[in-house]
Amino acid sequence: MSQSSAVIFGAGAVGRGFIGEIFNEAGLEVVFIDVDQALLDELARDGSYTHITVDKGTRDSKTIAPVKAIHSENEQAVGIAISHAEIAATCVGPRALPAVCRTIARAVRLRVNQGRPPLNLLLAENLHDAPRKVREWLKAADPAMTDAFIDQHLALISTSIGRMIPVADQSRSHQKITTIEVEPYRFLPLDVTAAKGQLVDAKAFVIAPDIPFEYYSDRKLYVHNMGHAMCAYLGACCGDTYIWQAIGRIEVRFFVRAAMIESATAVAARYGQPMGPLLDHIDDLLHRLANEALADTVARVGRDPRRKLSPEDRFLGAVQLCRQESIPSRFILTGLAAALNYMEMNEPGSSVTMREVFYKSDLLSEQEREQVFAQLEAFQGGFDCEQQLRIVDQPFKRSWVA
Ligand SMILES: NC(=O)C1=CN([C@@H]2O[C@H](COP(=O)(O)OP(=O)(O)OC[C@H]3O[C@@H](n4cnc5c(N)ncnc54)[C@H](O)[C@@H]3O)[C@@H](O)[C@H]2O)C=CC1
Ligand SMILES: O=P(O)(O)OC[C@H]1O[C@](O)(CO)[C@@H](O)[C@@H]1O
Repeated sequence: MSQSSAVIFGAGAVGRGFIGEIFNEAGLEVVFIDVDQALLDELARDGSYTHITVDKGTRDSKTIAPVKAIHSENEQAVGIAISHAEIAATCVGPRALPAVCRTIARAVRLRVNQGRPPLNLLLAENLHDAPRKVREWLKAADPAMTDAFIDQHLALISTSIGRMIPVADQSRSHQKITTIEVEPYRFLPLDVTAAKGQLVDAKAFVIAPDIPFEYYSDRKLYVHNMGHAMCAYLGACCGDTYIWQAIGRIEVRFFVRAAMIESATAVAARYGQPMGPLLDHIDDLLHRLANEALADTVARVGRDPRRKLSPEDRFLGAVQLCRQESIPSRFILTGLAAALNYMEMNEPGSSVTMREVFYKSDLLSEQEREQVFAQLEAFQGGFDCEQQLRIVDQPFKRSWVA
């Protein structure tokens, strides 16, 4: 009997570095669908790739096999692969996802014509509300993809990808292009309530049907992503290139940890979860950020500060959640000020527009605005921890402080 298989759209960092490993461990043949011909050729030629877990002083290498590779435009081959798959996943990035939905729509129709059971499709993307968006793109791609058809034949499953897999730097270019280096963290929370039929049994899956999945997605965005970005912005202010350098500074670590705790307290309150596991998660994250072997850069983690400062993203979203749960967010606001400072460092004058946004909107209260602008001014001279702390410590009168 031939081996059961799994299909992965996107053979990039998350595809090879995380989801491919998870499916391989579950005993499945991994079929990658991608558009990068050079990558596909090498995967197809070898029928495998090298997966290296890097940590301080250790490199744990293994071969992921068997592996197949198909070009996204090879409609027939994609259809056959999807028809046979036990499970599938997307990890292509939000920009490529609408195009991938067209491919998925055609392939799923073929699967249905062959009388196969519903397909569990993991959405391994950094994309808020991914199942709803994917559903809309599927419907737009193919008139046969009605809500009823999707409900019957497809399970669109949210995941929260915590593993960090930075793009390999040029100094490692002697490696094959299929080789991937990852950090040891290996948990994949997923929204099991959306699954249909028997879900593949994989060690890395975190299945907690009693905890709303939003707990994990909020933890990712407001604790992990917020703290990560703050670390990048404070590091940039200190002239650091790498995240491990930034988090290695005691003053950066102190501020990042404090901001993560504010977010975590709000997440715990929102979902009625205990703080203990969240504090452990934070300390584990801080340890992971110090992983020098990953060579993750301040520039990668801090990229696109304007997007990161949008109302529902990691900073303002966290501030809003804190407000809703009556939790202070003074350290998160320090991260926000550091983000504005980063914008200003790279694009002088750009923080002025953001100031106007804050004045015209109710995204920040008057006191919050005062704190942020005072901190932004203080950042002009570099990251002076004591000065920043003095601003954070200003008497801060909130409605719930008696
Ligand atoms: N790299 C990381 O540390 C993390 C990434 N993520 C998220 O995971 C998702 C994937 O990110 P990465 O793997 O880092 O990106 P990546 O750029 O390394 O990989 C994306 C892959 O998708 C392929 N692709 C593009 N268009 C396609 C199409 N039409 N059909 C098939 N394949 C196509 C690309 O050729 C590429 O190989 C994104 O949503 C990202 O935000 C989430 C957490 C961690
Ligand atoms: O990909 P973005 O939104 O620019 O932010 C970088 C974030 O992405 C990740 O690489 C993956 O979630 C995080 O490690 C990091 O916080």
